[in-house]
Formats: sequence, structure tokens, C-alpha cells
Amino acid sequence: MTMHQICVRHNFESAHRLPHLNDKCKNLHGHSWWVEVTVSAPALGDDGTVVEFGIFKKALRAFVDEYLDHGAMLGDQDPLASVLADHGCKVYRFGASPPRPDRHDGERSRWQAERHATDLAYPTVEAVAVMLGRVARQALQGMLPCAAGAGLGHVKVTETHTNSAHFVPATSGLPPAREPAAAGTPAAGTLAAGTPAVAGTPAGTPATAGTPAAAGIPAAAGIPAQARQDIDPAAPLTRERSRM
Ligand SMILES: Nc1nc2c(c(=O)[nH]1)N=C([C@H](O)[C@H](O)COP(=O)(O)OP(=O)(O)OP(=O)(O)O)CN2
Repeated sequence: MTMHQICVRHNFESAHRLPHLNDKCKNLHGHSWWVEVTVSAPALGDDGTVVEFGIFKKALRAFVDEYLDHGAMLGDQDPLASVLADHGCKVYRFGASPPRPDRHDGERSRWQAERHATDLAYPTVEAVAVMLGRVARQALQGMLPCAAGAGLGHVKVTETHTNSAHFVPATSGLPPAREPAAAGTPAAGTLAAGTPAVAGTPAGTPATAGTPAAAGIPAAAGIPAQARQDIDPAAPLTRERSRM
């Protein structure tokens, strides 16, 4: 079987520390991280793509820029996590538990992003790759104009020139192929033949205005509402997703 693959990259500046590893890693230190995500599909969509670069990057970047860039990634048990958060610093916690229902909106909103890493105790490079794989996969599911059967290929996260981690999902990463569209009715997430892709308005999916502030997804300009919903960490993780 042939396979098409595309790759997008994004970078972010973030501190982390790994107090359970060696002496060097227990210091709060920063890296210029790179994340690279590939998306695979057995056949190209009607628009000749696996997934349109711009829309996919916007969805991925929205999460990274909002929750990780110029912040700190820490284990939930790390005492620095609450100290930094109490001082207004951006903190993304690995291994965090859901807040009690009576907690304030800010805490609930933070959790919506942190639930991608709830089963990952520490922000190792490997764990960051898993977490960003979940974000990327949710961005892909749903309406993005992508080829039938398109799914997450792999995620590479680089923290230094010498250190990186690859995450490859246990499954192929391909969600079930979408049903072929009835004539004249483009399937969700696919482009109708001959339908030009209008930026931010994928064919077959009405872009509902104004959405997911509640989902913790930044309402970045140009990201289709549905795409933002798709990276909504509040969406329940399926068994398959949680294996990623
Ligand atoms: N498997 C992993 N090992 C280590 C991780 C990790 O995330 N996964 N992280 C660290 C530290 O965070 C540290 O940033 C990197 O440590 P190290 O490579 O030892 O340090 P340098 O980048 O300074 O290495 P040099 O090549 O000597 O410059 C450690 N291990």
C-alpha cells in the first residue's frame, strides 16, 4: 500500500525540570524546543493534499503558543509548579488530576489543556512528544480538510541539538476511513471535487462562528471553529486516544 506523508514543524521556548533524573536535570532550565508532526494518508484528498498545511499548523500552534511557549513544563508533584503559578507564570503540569467541580474557571480551563498529559508524570522529551501527539491527533479528527483515512504518523520533539524523542502511535494512527460522500455532498473533513479550499472554511463543514473559549482553545484568527473544538482537551479521551 502506498502512503503519503506531510510534515509540519513549530518551535517554542519553555523551561522544564526532571527532579527524578540526574543532578543536572533537577535544575529549572530552558530549551528551544522543536515539534515535528507527520500526517499520513493512503491516498490524497480531492484537493491533492493529505491535509492543508496552514489550517493544521494554526491548530497546532494555537495550543503550543497558548500553553507552552515562554512557560514551564513541570510534574504536578513538583513544588515549583504551584510557586510559579501563584506568581502568575505560565505552567503546564504533567500528571495533573482534574480540579474539583467547585474550583474557579481559571483552574478548570488550565485542566482542559493539561488533561493531554494526565497519565505522564514528568515533562521528559518523550512525554512532551506523547502529549503533543494527542493535541495533533485531536486537531486532525473532525473537519479539517484532509484526505480520507488521514491520521497521525509520528511526532518528533527536540530539546537540544543532541536530544530528541520520537513518538509513534501503537496503531497506525489512522482513524477509520470516512464514508464516501454521496454525490454532491462532501463528506465531513473532505473537499468536494472542484471545491476550492477557502482559508478557514473547509468544504463540507460549516464554520460555526464563536466557539470554544470554554474549551481552553485560544480563538486564534483563522482557525476554523471546528478545528479549535477538535483540539479541545475537554473532549473525553477514547481508549484509543489514551493509548497514544
Ligand atoms: N530519556 C531522557 N533522558 C533525559 C531527559 C529526557 O527528557 N529524556 N532529559 C534530560 C535533561 O532534561 C537535560 O536537559 C538534558 O540532559 P543532557 O543531555 O545530559 O545534558 P546536555 O544537553 O547538557 O548534554 P551535552 O550533550 O553534554 O551538552 C536528561 N536526560
